[in-house]
Amino acid sequence: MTSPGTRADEEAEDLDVEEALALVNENPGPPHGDHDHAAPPTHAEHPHNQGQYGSHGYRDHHGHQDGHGGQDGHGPHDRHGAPHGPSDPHHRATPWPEARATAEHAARTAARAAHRAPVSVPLDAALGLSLATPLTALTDLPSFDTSAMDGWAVAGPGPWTVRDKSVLAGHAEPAPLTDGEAVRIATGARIPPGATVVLRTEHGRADDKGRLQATRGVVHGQDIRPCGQECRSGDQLLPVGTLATPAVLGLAAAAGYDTLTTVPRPRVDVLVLGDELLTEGLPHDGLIRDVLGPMLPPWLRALGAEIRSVRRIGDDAKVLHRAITTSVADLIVTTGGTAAGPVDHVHPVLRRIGAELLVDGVEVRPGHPMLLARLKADRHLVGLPGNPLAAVSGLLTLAEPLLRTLAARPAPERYALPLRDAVQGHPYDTRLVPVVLRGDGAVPLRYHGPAMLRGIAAADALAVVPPGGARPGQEAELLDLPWAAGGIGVCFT
Ligand SMILES: Nc1nc2c(c(=O)[nH]1)N[C@H]1C(S)=C(S)[C@@H](COP(=O)(O)OP(=O)(O)OC[C@H]3O[C@@H](n4cnc5c(N)ncnc54)[C@H](O)[C@@H]3O)O[C@H]1N2
Ligand code: MOO
Repeated sequence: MTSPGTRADEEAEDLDVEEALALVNENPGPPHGDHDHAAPPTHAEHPHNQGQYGSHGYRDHHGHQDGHGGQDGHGPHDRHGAPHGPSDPHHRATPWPEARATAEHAARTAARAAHRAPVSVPLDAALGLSLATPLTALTDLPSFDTSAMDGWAVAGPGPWTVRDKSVLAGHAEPAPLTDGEAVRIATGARIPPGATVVLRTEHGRADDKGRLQATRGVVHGQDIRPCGQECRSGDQLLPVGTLATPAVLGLAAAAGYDTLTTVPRPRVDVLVLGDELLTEGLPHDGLIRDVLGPMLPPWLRALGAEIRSVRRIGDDAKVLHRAITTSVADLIVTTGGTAAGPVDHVHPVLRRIGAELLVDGVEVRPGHPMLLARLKADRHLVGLPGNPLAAVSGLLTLAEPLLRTLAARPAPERYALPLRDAVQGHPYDTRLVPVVLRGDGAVPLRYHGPAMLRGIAAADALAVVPPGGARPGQEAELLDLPWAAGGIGVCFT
């Protein structure tokens, strides 16, 4: 999470950021008429709190009442007004926590089936990979008694006669000292045999006979880092599964490593569906910019993936079929085409190739048509809905646990913070709502409609809002975004 202390530039940023935050209660809706999920009513206005369903009832992304009002009699087995898959309008979507667990479990099974061997990579290529073997010290650290300060290495009690030659870092073993002798020494240099103390430059002066005197008391061993203070050769420094952060790379170098043995990144092919997508310029004639092509690859990489390819393949079932059946990636991520429209080809193609749908719709808003399919024992497909924030929801619900597990990354520590404002809930589904972290709380953002990225682009995390919503001050679980401090931002390389 982002702590207030990490935002040194916060004050300078404040105006712009606050503007972008577009906090949830300040404005009833976005300016351009798309009111999908935006500006939910406050807690007091929440239908559940009123004991009746008023004009603020939850609307789905099409602006339809979604049936939670009780007026349509939708029971738990038929609670989404629209079908998730074209084949079975009454099948049950998977609860959100279960969907994440299913993705993690699928990856564990796939990892066992795939037997991908660990890879040895140079340190500068290891950032973001998980250690496949423990990091064991190949040397003592420090590997010799070292001066911690610039000053004099002295032997025995003063005053001391100072030798002419200095001892510098990076040089061979210096000549031994005998009691009453001193030699100039640099930080990081080897301590001469016989030296008992390092006297800092600022704590010594020459007396009238030209001898070195201490200007304050000295303690035996002071400012000497003894060999092996940090570790002994053979000590385990880090366990298997540690994420190679910049600090880990530094420690590995200190401990004598040139390469690290790591779990290979799971390989991902991205297939962007949709005939309406432009790759440059302004929207025109019903065509819009492809936002998932630019957004997903770096995000997936931050989640541990190696992106093998990104293809825009339009709404063509044949091309989709071929792209899926010829891929050798561990994971295919498709975008769009998950719902029930005439050109939503993902379900029909998966059916045709006999894929096993592990998750077919999730009880989460946005993103409920997301899916997870097993193509082969060690190959999966995550179908992200085309609406951009719905795609993010699918990314964090299905792709994140899957990739994390395949990449053998540790699960992020779960945490919750109080929400500063009320968040209207869906009656049955979990909601994922972009928030910024401020002080000890999370501030929900506006512009969180399924087709909008304005909220998430200003966010630090997604708050997991349980069915029924959250009161101001109520704690909500937070899913960090990879670029938030404390996340896995180290992997944007
Ligand atoms: N009859 C039903 N219609 C819809 C349902 C449903 O259950 N029944 N679910 C709705 C929900 S919720 C979502 S989310 C979307 C999911 O749609 P698809 O995954 O089939 O995606 P598309 O129809 O291809 O696109 C939806 C929307 O997103 C835009 N889009 C797609 N790809 C991109 C991209 N790469 N960059 C920017 N925008 C993209 C696309 O133009 C559409 O506007 O379905 C609802 N409908
Ligand atoms: O509500 Mo959808 O699941 O537009 O994202």
